[in-house]
Amino acid sequence: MKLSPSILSADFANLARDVKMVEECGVEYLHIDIMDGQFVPNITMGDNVVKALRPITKLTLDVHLMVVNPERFIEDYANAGADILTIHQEATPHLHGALQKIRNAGMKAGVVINPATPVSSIQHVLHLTDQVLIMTVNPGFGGQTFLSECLEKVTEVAKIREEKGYSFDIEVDGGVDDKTISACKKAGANVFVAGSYIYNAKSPQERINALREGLR
Ligand SMILES: O=C(CO)[C@@H](O)[C@H](O)COP(=O)(O)O
Ligand SMILES: [Co+2]
Repeated sequence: MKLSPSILSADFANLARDVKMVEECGVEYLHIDIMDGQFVPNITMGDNVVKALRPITKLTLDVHLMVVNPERFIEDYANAGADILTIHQEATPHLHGALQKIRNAGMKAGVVINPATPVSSIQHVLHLTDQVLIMTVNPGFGGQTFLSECLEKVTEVAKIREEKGYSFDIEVDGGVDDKTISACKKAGANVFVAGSYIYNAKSPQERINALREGLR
């Protein structure tokens, strides 16, 4: 089970401090939300931030690319030091080739689907995938309400993984907190993104402990 705090809710003026803080709290991944103002109605950061964070943390950099035609940027994120690069099925007509390109660039390849997108839309690329991300909110912003109806897709993709003998991780992203995390685990997820729940708190350590408790 892996926790992946999303720096979208961190203090951007003290980003290095906020990254080191969650690392010291014992999380496994760091989730970096890249938004282009086109695929989603918000602009956040780019590969320059990944490059700046790479030397200051040993955490696995889990980059969630919410950009149109993500294949344009694969080399940039590899050069910046991303470990996992996750791209949206909805953002490219060349999903298969893009996932191959991510692996060839030396990163783990992730594929992500929005709440309205069915698991069947990624069935032909699962063999090329190291991580499947099921969005549990509509992408674009932190702090939204968890959409429990998305969990049936977690179960569906976990079943396919078992039937086909694949070994990809299953990540959930959006509205994850101490209450929703157990249902995510029960559905079959093993990587949990949490942004506002961790960072918008007086004690992120207590929130991380509460998430771990929810996973027991
Ligand atoms: O990708 C996204 C939003 O598009 C997420 O990674 C959010 O940053 C998660 O934030 P919370 O829902 O945990 O506040
Ligand atoms: Co995300």
